[in-house]
Amino acid sequence: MAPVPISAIKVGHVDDVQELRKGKSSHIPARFIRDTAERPALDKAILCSDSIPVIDLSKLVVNHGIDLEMMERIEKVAMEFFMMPLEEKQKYPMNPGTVQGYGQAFIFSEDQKLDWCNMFALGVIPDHIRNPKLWPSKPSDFSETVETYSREIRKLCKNLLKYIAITLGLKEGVFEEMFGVAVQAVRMNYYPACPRPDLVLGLSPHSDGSALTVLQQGKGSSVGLQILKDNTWISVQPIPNALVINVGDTLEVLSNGRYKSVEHRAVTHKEKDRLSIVTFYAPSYDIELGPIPECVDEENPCKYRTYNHGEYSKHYVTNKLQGKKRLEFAKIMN
Ligand SMILES: O=C(O)CCC(=O)C(=O)O
Ligand SMILES: [Fe+2]
Repeated sequence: MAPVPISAIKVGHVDDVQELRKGKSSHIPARFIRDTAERPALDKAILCSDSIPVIDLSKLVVNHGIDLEMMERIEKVAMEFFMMPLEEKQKYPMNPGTVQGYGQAFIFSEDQKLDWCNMFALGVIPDHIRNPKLWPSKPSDFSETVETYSREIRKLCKNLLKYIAITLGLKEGVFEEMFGVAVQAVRMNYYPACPRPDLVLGLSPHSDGSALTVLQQGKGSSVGLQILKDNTWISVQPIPNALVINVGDTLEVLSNGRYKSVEHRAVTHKEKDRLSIVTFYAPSYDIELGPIPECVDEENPCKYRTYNHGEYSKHYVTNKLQGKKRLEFAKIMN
């Protein structure tokens, strides 16, 4: 059967969660209420900082560049963006398959449950993925701050990938050489407080399509990010001034499963709003990728096929968030 063209998909009515929050009503529209099995069971979630390794980057990476002032600045401009009336050009729910803009992404049907989240997503590097029309002029230092922050996060990702290459027994520059002009995008997720956090999800379970994801949470942020470990959702306790770094599907494939992309989701809070600023770092769209030969041997047979990264990215953004299901695109099924 031919695939349904994206433009023909009807997403139905999408309430703006910030508007719902402003209304102060305790009523949650039905499209946000998860089926029982998908509800976050907040009383059962384990808050465990022990199971998440903490790395002092100043010891690992010389001149990593991210300083506290920079982190506070990006948080401030992102927060201001969500608090300010949006410019007319930005006011639309993202269409299916759209990865940039303001609203909810990843909606592909009228009956799909919605996330309690407003996103603002921008392509940053390379130039051809930028849509300057979407870059807001308010707050006035928005663009400059995103540029500076992105430059620093890029250095950090490059450095981390060097260390990861070494742990895999590869030459440190292998990823940088392979990635070409790496794609970098930033997404700001704003989760307004929700009167019934037990019924909704801030962001549906998923793994990221990137090689690496770098997440910053607002200062004094409540718990929101949860990772799935041994079939249990674990809340990631925010650590002041720390970035959360996770492996995406691309690194899982390249390392033939030695690094694993983590399944994660976000939950909401009854009283507190939460902001996360997320950078996705991935290879150029035109590269062909598959497990690096050194990561494949008799004991670790090849688990993923070779494919074009642009095609995977397209597959990623044209399917709903559903755990690690999208990685099946690359898996060699026995
Ligand atoms: O807000 C969070 O903690 C999670 C965000 C996330 O997973 C994403 O944007 O891909
Ligand atoms: Fe994510």
